[in-house]
Amino acid sequence: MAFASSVSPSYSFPNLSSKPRKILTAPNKIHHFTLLQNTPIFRIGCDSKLRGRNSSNYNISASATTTDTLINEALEKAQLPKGGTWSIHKFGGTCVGTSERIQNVGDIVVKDESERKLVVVSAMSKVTDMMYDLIFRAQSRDDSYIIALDAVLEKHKSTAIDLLQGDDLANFLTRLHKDINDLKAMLRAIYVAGHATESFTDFVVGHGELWSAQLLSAVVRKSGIECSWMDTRDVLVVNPTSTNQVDPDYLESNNRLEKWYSKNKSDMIIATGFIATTPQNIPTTLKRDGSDFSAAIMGALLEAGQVTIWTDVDGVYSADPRKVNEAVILEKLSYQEAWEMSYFGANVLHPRTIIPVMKYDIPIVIRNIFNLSAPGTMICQTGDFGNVDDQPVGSSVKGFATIDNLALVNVEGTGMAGVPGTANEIFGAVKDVGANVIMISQASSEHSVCFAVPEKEVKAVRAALESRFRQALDAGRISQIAIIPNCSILAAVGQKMASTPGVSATLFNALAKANINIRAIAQGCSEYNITVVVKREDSIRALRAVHSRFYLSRTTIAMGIIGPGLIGATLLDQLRDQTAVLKEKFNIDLRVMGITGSKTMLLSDTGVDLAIWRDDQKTKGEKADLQKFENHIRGNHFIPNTVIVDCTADSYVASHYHEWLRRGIHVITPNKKANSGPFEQYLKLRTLQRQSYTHYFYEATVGAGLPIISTLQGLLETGDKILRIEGIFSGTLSYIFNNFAGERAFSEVVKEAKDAGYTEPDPRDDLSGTDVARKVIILARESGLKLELSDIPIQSLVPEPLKDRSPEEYMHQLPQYDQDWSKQRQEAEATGEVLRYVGVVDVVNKKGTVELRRYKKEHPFAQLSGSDNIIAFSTQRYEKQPLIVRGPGAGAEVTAGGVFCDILRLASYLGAPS
Ligand SMILES: NC(=O)C1=CN([C@@H]2O[C@H](COP(=O)(O)OP(=O)(O)OC[C@H]3O[C@@H](n4cnc5c(N)ncnc54)[C@H](OP(=O)(O)O)[C@@H]3O)[C@@H](O)[C@H]2O)C=CC1
Ligand SMILES: N[C@@H](CC=O)C(=O)O
Ligand code: NA
Repeated sequence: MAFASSVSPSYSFPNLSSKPRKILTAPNKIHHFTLLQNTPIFRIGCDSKLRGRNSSNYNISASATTTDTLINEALEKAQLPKGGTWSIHKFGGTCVGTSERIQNVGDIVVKDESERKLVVVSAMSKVTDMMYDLIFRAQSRDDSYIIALDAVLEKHKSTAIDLLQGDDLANFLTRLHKDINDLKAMLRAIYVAGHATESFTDFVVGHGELWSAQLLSAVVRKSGIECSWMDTRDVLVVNPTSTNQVDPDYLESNNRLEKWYSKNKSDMIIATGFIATTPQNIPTTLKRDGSDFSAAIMGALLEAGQVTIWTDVDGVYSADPRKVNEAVILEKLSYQEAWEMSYFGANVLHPRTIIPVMKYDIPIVIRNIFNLSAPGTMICQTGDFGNVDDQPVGSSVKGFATIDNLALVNVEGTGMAGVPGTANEIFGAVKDVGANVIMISQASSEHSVCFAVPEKEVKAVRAALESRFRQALDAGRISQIAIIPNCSILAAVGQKMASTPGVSATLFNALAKANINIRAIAQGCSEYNITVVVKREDSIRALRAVHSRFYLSRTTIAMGIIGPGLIGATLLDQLRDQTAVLKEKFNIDLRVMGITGSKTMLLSDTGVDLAIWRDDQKTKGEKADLQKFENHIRGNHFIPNTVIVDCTADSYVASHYHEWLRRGIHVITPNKKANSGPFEQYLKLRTLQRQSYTHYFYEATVGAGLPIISTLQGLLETGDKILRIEGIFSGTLSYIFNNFAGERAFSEVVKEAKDAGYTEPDPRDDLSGTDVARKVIILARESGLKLELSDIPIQSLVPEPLKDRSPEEYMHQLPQYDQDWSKQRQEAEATGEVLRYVGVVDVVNKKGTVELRRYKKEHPFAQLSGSDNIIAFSTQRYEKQPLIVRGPGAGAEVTAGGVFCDILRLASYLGAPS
């Protein structure tokens, strides 16, 4: 008989278990059908023993007289194919917002090569709001609902006129006018009653989807493809839940789908999103974002191969792209990850959308209708992710999200430990005021429970807790109910976190390095989520810090350069030439976010273009403002690590280091003012540096790019004892005395040193010996001496009358003193000696000296050339033969290079590979 052969065993029947069920047939002897409850067996046969017995077990039973009808029904039902041949698409309101967009959607679905397609559409954008507004106006007895209804009519009429012609247009308009008339009558009833029931409201608002589905199906038919449209109220049956949501009744929906399909057989179905029906056939909706849910349910009912949710973003981002510029689109997410991300407000599906498809392992793909080249994000089982063990720790976290405007409530007291029911009491009180607990944390000591609630609910929560625990508070069993306002939650989500050691360490490390304090921690037992509570003001920075740690190069550093003078500008040029290499080879990503001088500054949100910063400073520069500059470098971009590089010689700029370090900004400088300024301030700075995760590097303050500070620190840190540091610390004075050999006048050689960029901005800082004294102080303090600059006797080479002149006048009048200098030089030469300006740190006797001395021509100090510095460390280990560092100790390139080295040292402290 035809029945047996026409029913393919691959078809499944009204039952939601995932595998196709086998069909048992008994050809020629069909007397009744039995669907055994709770068994996946659809029995067709004449088993007389079953007839009339246990009828409550049978969903379908029939006598022989109705056999023909039932056979026909069964045949029709069996013809609803299920499985991977179905592709489900869902288009939201913006996707069908205009006639062009509806046409575009039509083109997309026609092009989909799947064997069978079911397309779920939302109402045209804004239409659902317009429909709710109609209800609002009508029940407020506002006559304007009639005009508003006309606008709804007009919108759909003009869209239809744009898209359709002939009979298609006429049919659509006839239905539209009829619907509008019905709505008019219904709204009139609402107007008179001054009230709309929920089902009336649902009936009215659902029209947007009815019209868009009809429009789209007519558009698809225009292209010659057979297409049915489905009013999903005929199919989707849902039950309301106590939480104002709805639960699909899959069994009944499946029955109705089979029935619907038997009358509308088609491989292309356009279905309404959002709307459904109750078991009593009362129109209802799937609530906000319900169209996604519709698509997922239809996907499950058809056991589809894929559900594609079309939207206006490229997919699911690793973090909110409005907060993290460098957020990336995630290629794949597991169902659980999507779940976690959506809870934290990421632009993912509502968790309920995932439930139906998860059951059948149906992937959901989120795609951008406005960017078809973007592959989108696929949400599927983790099994499809490849070998997780091959992937680095960094890939174990998929995304990050924050929730702001929270308060932490901390209930604390010794009387809580080991007392069953305390948590129940606490959360019972919270529930009584209707507050939503977003995170809970309790350490096993049980002395405190801490939880986060929305800030706006915390007042009520506190009052409820104080009242509930009045007695315990009075008795001291609970010591306090503390509220910490202005908090945010930061969550890291990733399924592989569960099996990857080191993820939380990396996360906490990133936060520590960005100087962000964690106030509370919680981790879901699934380990898919680590949640931390941070200060509200740190929320975005924390998000950027962790995101960049897992997604960007390990060491992306935002830099602010102060003082684009000789050294600063040279540094910027070196950075320009080297950043690409650093990024490529060492994964170090350096971005200059701002440059400021004393008058103008240049700020950028994404990074200054170092090829044209000089021009940009002129054309786009603004008035310099150090506070604004700091705020910009620290806060206005997506990079968590920040460093300010001070290339000035300014004490005022240096006075900010402490505050910058305190705020988590690393400081790098060739400026000697901070380390040679008042000892108290120096100590404060160094103490803070040692206590925090922020770094302060100043290698170029002594010997420019030569490794002086780092050598000294290395000796000290490895336990050597410094006895004496002696040397030529001034590049300028070295150059001058190396070149003042009788051919040129002293003033000429000073000018050469200045022109070569060896001198301080004011050359008298060098000639007066102050610059050398500062270096001596820096090294002395580094060696543990508590010296002030004023403790060092300095032999100045600046003639007394020129001390208070301007730098220009000084240079101008210097030739007057050339004779005196020639005399001094000749006197030295006569005894086979040369003049050298030296500095000494006498650690043993706790003093420093700075003076002009004579050295025999054979002495190493007499062998220098150019701007060479030479520094001899006499230590316990290097007692007989001092450790000597020698080389050019001034000049733009070497000094900028020294500063650059400090920047790379910072990068390596932040985790850059060596
Ligand atoms: N030259 C060398 O060989 C070495 C130099 N150094 C140190 O490097 C530093 C820079 O020297 P150099 O480049 O020669 O000096 P320059 O005079 O060439 O540059 C100084 C820069 O600092 C800026 N500046 C000054 N005051 C302020 C302020 N209050 N706020 C913002 N910017 C300010 C100036 O900007 P504007 O023009 O707008 O006023 C200028 O851009 C000095 O501390 C020096 O000791 C260290 C080792 C070696
Ligand atoms: N002016 C200084 C520059 C380095 O600190 C010098 O001459 O050494
Ligand atoms: Na140095």
